[in-house]
Amino acid sequence: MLERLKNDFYLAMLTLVGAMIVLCVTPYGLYRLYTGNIVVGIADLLMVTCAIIATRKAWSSGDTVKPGLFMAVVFCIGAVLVCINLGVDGLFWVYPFLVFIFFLVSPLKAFALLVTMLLVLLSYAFWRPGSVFDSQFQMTSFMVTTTISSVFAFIFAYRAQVQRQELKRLATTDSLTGASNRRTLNDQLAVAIYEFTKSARQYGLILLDLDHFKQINDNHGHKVGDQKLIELIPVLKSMLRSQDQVFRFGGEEFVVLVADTRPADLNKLAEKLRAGVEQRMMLPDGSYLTTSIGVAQLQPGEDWEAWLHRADMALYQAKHLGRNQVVTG
Ligand SMILES: Nc1nc2c(ncn2[C@@H]2O[C@H](COP(=O)(O)OP(=O)(O)OP(=O)(O)O)[C@@H](O)[C@H]2O)c(=O)[nH]1
Repeated sequence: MLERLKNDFYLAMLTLVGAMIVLCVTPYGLYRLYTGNIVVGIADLLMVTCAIIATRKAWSSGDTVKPGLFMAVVFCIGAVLVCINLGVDGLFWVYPFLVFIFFLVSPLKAFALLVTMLLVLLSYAFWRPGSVFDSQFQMTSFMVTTTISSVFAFIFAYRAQVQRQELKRLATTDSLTGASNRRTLNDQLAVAIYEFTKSARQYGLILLDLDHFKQINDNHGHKVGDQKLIELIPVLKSMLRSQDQVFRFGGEEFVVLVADTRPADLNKLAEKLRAGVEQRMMLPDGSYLTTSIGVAQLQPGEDWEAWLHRADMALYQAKHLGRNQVVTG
């Protein structure tokens, strides 16, 4: 549980907001019911119930987008109802709300919801003067301060989102080739094992190692070597389906994780990749790069380390047998 909270920022934020709502709003809701303000009491307790439902849903499904949006919309409606019924006493709740809504949905959605909520409140205040605000001056002050707070919260959330996406990209991709890195491979192999066990989805691994790459560096220079590694990714991807993933395993070694495949199809695909590299990866002297390949279909009861090891052993054999060939493990 702690591991999930540590790794999933949105789940952690949704849980924190849910817990805060339960702890802070429940006593108010009960107090309002006790003092006879039924509408506000019900609105408060409805928000608490929705917070619990959304948090539970996010935990069970792993999806934080829909529960976050649900929570944000419910809180917007609840905030309007509370402000209309309590007047100035309710307005104070808008300030924490316009900060934490940015933890529930994307910055643009949060901003759009806040603007809508403030417009609804403003329209009601014009329709029933004196019901929400004590004076025109108070209404203007409220609208100006909430607008300023919303704009700054939006800028802050937007910058944080861009930085988080960039950090994620840096942590999960290889900087030279743009392919997913080894860390992502470990995660995706674990996902594949989970899906194979749960729903019998078939997976295969294709492990490629470019042949005599040291010679290519020595003969044509490191820059050409780098260029060939970069070129390899689009060449491989052009022969794969969208659900197949390419990872840089290290140096001149790459892994293709193939989903929904049978052993015969996996071997055919590996042979297609081998031939594709040999035909399309030309070196400056007119010769072509080649690659040795080890293939392994995921077997029942196997963990990802054993699966990868089998593909590695097959690759070792392909090298041993003379390179530029496919061996199945
Ligand atoms: N240009 C370039 N070379 C790299 C990179 N990473 C690893 N290499 C080189 O890849 C070469 C791998 O050499 P070896 O492990 O001996 O393998 P090989 O020469 O390909 O021989 P076989 O695998 O046995 O066919 C080394 O010379 C590394 O310096 C990289 O990012 N860029």
